[in-house]
Amino acid sequence: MKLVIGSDHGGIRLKAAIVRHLEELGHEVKDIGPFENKSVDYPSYAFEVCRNVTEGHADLGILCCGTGIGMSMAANKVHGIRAAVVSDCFSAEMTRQHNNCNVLCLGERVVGEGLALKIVDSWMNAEFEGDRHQRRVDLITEYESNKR
Ligand SMILES: O=C(CO)[C@H](O)[C@H](O)[C@H](O)COP(=O)(O)O
Repeated sequence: MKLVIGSDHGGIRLKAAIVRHLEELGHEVKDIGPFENKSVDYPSYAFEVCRNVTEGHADLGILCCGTGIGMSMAANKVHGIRAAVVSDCFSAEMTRQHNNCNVLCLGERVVGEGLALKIVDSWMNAEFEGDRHQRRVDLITEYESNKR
């Protein structure tokens, strides 16, 4: 699978661990930075990761910051993005199966590396179930389109 990943300074170590993990599993990962540990503003990285997903350069995106919250707020402003901040494996699975989440947001100050990698695996191994969930996702897309 092709993935794109970004962070701010609060998520940079978790980002590196996720990149290593995904590459070991054979996935193609585009890391958009940052690459040095100085304070940066998370929305810029969120928007670039989301652009890569909506333009089809990546199948899925991952964003890491201190809590995952700022990243998810910014990502969900991008047309076509369904981002979710997740701290457990069950929600990670559900957000793919029911919400067709295309950007996963994680908080390095919230979850340890071991759990974060399990969350990533749960999220990536789950598949959207469609059916009644498609109808609900379509309602979100329709609302988003009318606001344009
Ligand atoms: O946006 C966030 C919170 O919703 C992220 O956790 C940021 O990483 C955090 O706000 C950064 O905080 P810092 O004090 O500038 O390190």
